[in-house]
Amino acid sequence: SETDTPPALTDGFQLVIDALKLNGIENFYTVPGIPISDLLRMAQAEGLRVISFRHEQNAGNAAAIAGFLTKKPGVCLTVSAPGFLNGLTALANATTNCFPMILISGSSEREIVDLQQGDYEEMDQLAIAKPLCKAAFRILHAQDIGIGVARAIRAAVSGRPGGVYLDLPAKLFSQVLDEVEGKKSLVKVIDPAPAQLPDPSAITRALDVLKSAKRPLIVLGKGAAYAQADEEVRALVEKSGIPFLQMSMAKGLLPDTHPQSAGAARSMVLKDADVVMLVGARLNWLLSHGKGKTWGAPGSKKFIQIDIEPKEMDSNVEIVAPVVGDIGSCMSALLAGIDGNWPAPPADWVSAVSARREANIGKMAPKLMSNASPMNFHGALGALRRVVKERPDAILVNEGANTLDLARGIIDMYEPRKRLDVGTWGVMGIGMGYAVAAAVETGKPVLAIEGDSAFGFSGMEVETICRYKLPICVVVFNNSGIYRGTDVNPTGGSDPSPMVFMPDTRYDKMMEAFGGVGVHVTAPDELYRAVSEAMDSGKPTLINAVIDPAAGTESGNIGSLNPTSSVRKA
Ligand SMILES: Cc1ncc(Cn2c(C)c(CCOP(=O)(O)OP(=O)(O)O)sc2=O)c(N)n1
Ligand SMILES: [Mg+2]
Repeated sequence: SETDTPPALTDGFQLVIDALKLNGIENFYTVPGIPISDLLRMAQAEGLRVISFRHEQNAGNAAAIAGFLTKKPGVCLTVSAPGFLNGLTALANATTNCFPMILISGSSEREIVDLQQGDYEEMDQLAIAKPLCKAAFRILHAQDIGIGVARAIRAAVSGRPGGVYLDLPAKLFSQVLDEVEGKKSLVKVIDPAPAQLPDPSAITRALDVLKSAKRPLIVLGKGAAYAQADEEVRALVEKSGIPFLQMSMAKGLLPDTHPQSAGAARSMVLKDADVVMLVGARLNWLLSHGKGKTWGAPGSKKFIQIDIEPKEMDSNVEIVAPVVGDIGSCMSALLAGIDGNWPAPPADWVSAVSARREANIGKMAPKLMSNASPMNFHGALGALRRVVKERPDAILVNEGANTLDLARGIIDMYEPRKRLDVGTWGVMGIGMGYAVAAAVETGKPVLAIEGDSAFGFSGMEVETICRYKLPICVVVFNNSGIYRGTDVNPTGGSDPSPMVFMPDTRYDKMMEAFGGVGVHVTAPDELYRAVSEAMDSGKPTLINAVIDPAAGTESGNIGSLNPTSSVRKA
């Protein structure tokens, strides 16, 4: 009779899935294995999309960029120890780039780890993760899964976003709980990323400094892109009339072809501006730390900085007008202060910037028309620039050295969050993970422009791309090596050193091996046609674009960062 019907039960497996689904998580990026395989099977049965990769680093990178694109934490799940370690580079990269991501790893039981009794894949993962991420938590009891997942979500997306580690010992999953109790333990996070309004006096101070400028400049960083306050950002730039620079992953917040864009006059505006307003952009190595010859005479600049992280202020140079808050709230507050009688920036400055921009674009134009074969970087990028102009909603992924540095300046972006690249850390290997998540999260076609060495870090995921039939077109700039690949071979012989020279490679055959479309091209017009066809078909495609090995330079634009010996010639 109904009196002896046992109470319905739930367990750790179910509660982890319920907690994540309750908070809008729809996709898992993972490599299955002990102790998470059954969790993944149950997640699929519950309608979550589980994308399984060939290496956890790529699954982690996918989760990180999913976070950047959606403002919800991307979730990567791994097995313990080696699987967890493989995910760490992506967790650290997410934290460095301020992408919200949660790395969930199975782990060994505490009592065994703490006595170091030699469990299968034993490791003190929580301790190892802590220094590499924004926050790290471990859950031991099933009734804590709801609050633990809530803590991880809020830590990932609130304030400055970042990577969070969530440690789930194997025994947690099979713990049983009364179903009603279980449901009550779940937490739907309220307002996980609360708006952080700026102090009105900070806004007034910033506007006074901006108004005083003779040569103002606005620098938009990827924090401004992440904020999805696109209208407010655009309105501030256009209402102020101030020239703007967009950092790599901020490109497209306003079109690179915008009349106020100073992208093609970067060196001039950094050197000559007298007031610089940083919006979600950190004064790190990518902006030469705000000092040195890039920035003209020492002390010639006043910096206004808008950032959600108070500790970012004065990181490298004095900030005369710090504005702490989320980008959207700060933009709205600034706009409210830019009333009808806002003085347009001095016409001589605006026209000097436009003149320099147009001159530099004019100088570059003929190089982009090159139809030379074998191709040089400019000719190949000229063809891809045309594709992106015709297909502004496609998402561009980019890594390499010359392939990255030249593409950044040559390929204009027209819409926000469409350019995904190596970001703050300059890390190689993000390519295929980012491409998979961009396709999964947005459903848009993806164009991944890869240096041949950079592609090698995540190239095995070509099989993942084919297995999930994703609309990704990978263009490998095949200049036969890392950088120029032309180092002299120290052991003699005519071929350059195999340390950097990778001749006779046909990456297109890799894609064919897994059922995708492989194309081999040696001229820009062939490249243009092949990419256009791939974007139309939506089929996984890899184009092996032959680039002259003598083209380009060592390490692209950052060769100067290489230490040099004063006693020996390398
Ligand atoms: C994880 C990792 N390993 C190594 C590097 C060093 N590195 C490496 C190995 C690059 C590859 C350059 O070769 P490429 O073929 O991708 O580019 P080109 O377009 O210059 O040929 S770029 C660069 O900074 C890195 N940034 N990140
Ligand atoms: Mg190369």
